[in-house]
Amino acid sequence: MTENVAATAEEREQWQRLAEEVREHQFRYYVKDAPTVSDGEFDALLRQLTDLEDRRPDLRTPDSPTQLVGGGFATEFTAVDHLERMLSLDNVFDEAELRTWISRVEVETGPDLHYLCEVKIDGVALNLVYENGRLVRAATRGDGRTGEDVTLNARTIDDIPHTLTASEQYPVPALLEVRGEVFFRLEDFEALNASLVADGKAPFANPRNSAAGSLRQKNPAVTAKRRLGMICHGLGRTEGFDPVSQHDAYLALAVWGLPVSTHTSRVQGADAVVAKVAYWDEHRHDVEHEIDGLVVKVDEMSLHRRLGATSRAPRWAIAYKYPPEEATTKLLDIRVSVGRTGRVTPFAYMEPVTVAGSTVSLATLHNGSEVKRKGVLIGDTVVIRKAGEVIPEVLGPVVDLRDGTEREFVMPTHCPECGTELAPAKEGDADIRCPNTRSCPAQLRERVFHVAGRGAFDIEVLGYEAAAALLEAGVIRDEGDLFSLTADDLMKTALFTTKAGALSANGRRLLDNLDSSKHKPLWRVLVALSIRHVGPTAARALASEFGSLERIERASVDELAAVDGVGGTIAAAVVEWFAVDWHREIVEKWRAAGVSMEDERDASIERNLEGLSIVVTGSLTAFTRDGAKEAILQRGGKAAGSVSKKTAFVVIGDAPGSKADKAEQLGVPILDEAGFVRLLAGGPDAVTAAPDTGDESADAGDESEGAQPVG
Ligand SMILES: NC(=O)c1ccc[n+]([C@@H]2O[C@H](COP(=O)([O-])OP(=O)(O)OC[C@H]3O[C@@H](n4cnc5c(N)ncnc54)[C@H](O)[C@@H]3O)[C@@H](O)[C@H]2O)c1
Ligand SMILES: [Zn+2]
Repeated sequence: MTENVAATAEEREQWQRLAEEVREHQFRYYVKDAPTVSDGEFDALLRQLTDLEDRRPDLRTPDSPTQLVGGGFATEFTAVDHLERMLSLDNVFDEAELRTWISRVEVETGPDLHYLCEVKIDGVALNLVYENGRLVRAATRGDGRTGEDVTLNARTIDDIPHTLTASEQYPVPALLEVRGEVFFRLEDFEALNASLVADGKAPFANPRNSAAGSLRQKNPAVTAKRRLGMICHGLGRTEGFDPVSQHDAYLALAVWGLPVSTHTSRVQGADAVVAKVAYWDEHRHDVEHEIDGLVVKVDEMSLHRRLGATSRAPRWAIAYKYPPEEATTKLLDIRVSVGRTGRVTPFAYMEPVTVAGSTVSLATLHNGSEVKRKGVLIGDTVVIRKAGEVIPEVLGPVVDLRDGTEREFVMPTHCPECGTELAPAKEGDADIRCPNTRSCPAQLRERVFHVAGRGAFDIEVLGYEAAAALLEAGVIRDEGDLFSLTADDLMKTALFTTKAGALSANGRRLLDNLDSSKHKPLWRVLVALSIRHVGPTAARALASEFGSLERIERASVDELAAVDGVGGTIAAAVVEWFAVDWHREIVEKWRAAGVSMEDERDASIERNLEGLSIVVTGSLTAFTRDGAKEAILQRGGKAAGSVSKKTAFVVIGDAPGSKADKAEQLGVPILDEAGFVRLLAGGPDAVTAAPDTGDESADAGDESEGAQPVG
């Protein structure tokens, strides 16, 4: 079993094919800055090759891509030898592999060592040479021995000093060869692509390629215009500088004015390393640049020498790769959807692909000009990105895979659902809309569905499917008819009817929920009406100021706009909304069906917080988050989200965040829960005057009766 068996002719051929494919991708990636597959797909290919060689070691020749630093150089640049080789890194993909690597290291070194955990910057490697503190050369990695001279380009990067600054403790060395990563921020990448497309040039597929492509420009003036960043992460040859550890080296680099990462930590033992891997996996997007993994390095330089390197990577470092967030797939079509307020949004309809653990086949493209900015064509292979819970995004096209059959997306001129001619709501709007707001089937469906949404009446059984079924069966004409639905109506839809022809359990629940929704607070009614710009926050503000829908309807734009948290845009949208006949009909139908259109103001609640802005942070025991908010609003106060000088009080519960520190800094009065209860009951005087009277903690429960916490 363990004996080495020579590769068969077939395996040899398989190896040839794989190696060729890997080399081809490396060329496209390193030399042309235009890969045609995602890193995940490339890594999988390389893994296949490694696995094959593990099984058949006779295939593992010194010129195998598994044994070499991947890269090359373009003839446009002058080739330049590195003083010391630039290596790649070996990879691990899970905890078990990482622990195996650590044990192997410790067999060699003993347990008495430190590890540096560094974020792995997803960019392009650059080698800098400083002689007596002056930058004399910058080169790409190339094949590790020879790179491309990009000195003039590197000089245009702000992060790279032209001369080093000496200090007493760290005099500038005679020779310093230092390596790092040049990168592009995601938003800068998007702006760059937009400008490339506007100039009729091919966009980059992703941020890493845009960094490589921007660094490797024939004309340094072009590089100068790109906002490249750099972070140093390693040393080559040095003279007059002999640090004892990697982290000591970083200290010196920082003193000299070279950029180093602020995210590096020094730990001991496998468990601590594993914990760092988990931490950065979760905080991957808190870093200002893209990261594709964590690099774990032995800190002690003496151990670097002891551990040595293979032909392609040091033995004292390893890259833990996080699951790729990018994948390539085919853009089958670009279609448009019509939203609740008629907005027409193009979206990408793609061949399903797995990325960041989920299958993706749709991604929004926001609007017509966004499609143009990204430069994608229908039929393109595209790079998509899905980061955590964020909705998937199309990054850009793989231009090199075009075969001429791709076609440009044309924004439709008419609504795909009702055929009405589309138009921007106002001149100059980026979005176009279907003006058939009353009866466009798409808008109707979305509006009915929205009535049941979390921020509105929160009716779980009234989902998208149910909304469509009720409209299709004709038992509601629009959302106005919802609250007068009967059992007979529901039984006209298959969805709410049992096989035996009776009302289904869900049907009964729907009637129940609709009935109890008739007594929900006014702000939910406001949200449910689908007034543009009126979400839960604005709705709460309006409801607490005016108390009834009637008063809101009668209010002028100025009166509405004067409400804290409302403003001109929302005020105008509210007035416009009520000016439409069929909108008022909806209100009338709801009113007739018994939907409550005003908040009962409890006369026992005094409006003793009028005009005061109060921030609650951390969790309270007697109030939910919403409950505390409601209690403040009922008293005329404002429940603010962030602390400023205008904040009247900050209430601090369990596990408060940074808002507590902010309050202290600004000298804003701080209350605990008992203090909050007193504030609600007696207004600001109750907490500012004689704060220590009585046995407040024991009485807190009684006093809070007046507070009427909601929820
Ligand atoms: N899509 C494609 O067609 C294609 C082709 C070739 C390679 N690739 C991708 O390129 C990568 C392989 O390239 P590689 O050989 O440069 O290896 P690598 O990117 O996996 O790791 C080595 C490199 O990491 C960089 N690095 C970033 N942060 C670092 C830090 N803190 N410390 C040390 N080094 C750090 C260094 O530049 C170093 O050279 C893989 O992700 C692979 O998927 C993709
Ligand atoms: Zn329409």
